[in-house]
Amino acid sequence: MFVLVNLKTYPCDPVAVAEAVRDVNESTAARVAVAPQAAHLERVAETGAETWAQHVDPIDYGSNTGHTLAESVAEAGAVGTLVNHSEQRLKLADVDGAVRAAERAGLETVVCANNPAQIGAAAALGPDAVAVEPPELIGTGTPVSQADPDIVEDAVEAAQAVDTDVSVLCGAGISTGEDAVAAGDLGAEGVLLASGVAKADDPTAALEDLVEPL
Ligand SMILES: O=C(CO)COP(=O)(O)O
Repeated sequence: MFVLVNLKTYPCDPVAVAEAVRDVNESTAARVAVAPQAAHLERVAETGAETWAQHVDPIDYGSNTGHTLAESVAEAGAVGTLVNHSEQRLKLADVDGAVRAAERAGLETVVCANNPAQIGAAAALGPDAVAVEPPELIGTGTPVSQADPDIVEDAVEAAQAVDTDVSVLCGAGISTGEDAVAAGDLGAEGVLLASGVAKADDPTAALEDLVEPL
């Protein structure tokens, strides 16, 4: 199972969390990665943790002030990127452009979506994975895999109807190993989570608990 820890703009120490991600990754069969803010990518990647960007823009080299170029993210050490997170929503054409930019830079892609219908649209754009995250559960500590299992199963069905190669992650409120196991039982191949680790007093302990049954 893929466990991707999104640090958003939480006031945690990104290097300390990355070191925990790196160490826990070595002790589990799960694949554990971390997505820090763009400004922290290089320092995080230097820890040896698998590092993802939270966003790239649908642009190429050139006159794009304030944008995030996929090649720069890759050069900083990221191996993948989220696209269209619920907190960084894009128009469909820009989701497509961002996935193409990420591919151009050799980045793996996870396109986020709010519901199964959007998951179908996201899967049609050919990312490596899609992630269903109901916005109303994000940051609540109420796990999507237990509070709204139908949305996960329907997302898996919607993605597979479009492209059987696209894997499906789920996220929102995931913080324990039990939540992650429940996600796997519903057909998800991974989980996307943030506050359960980024806001934990002891991120290493939180991560160890999360991967323990995986
Ligand atoms: O948005 C999320 C991950 O990208 C989920 O956030 P929480 O794990 O804090 O609910």
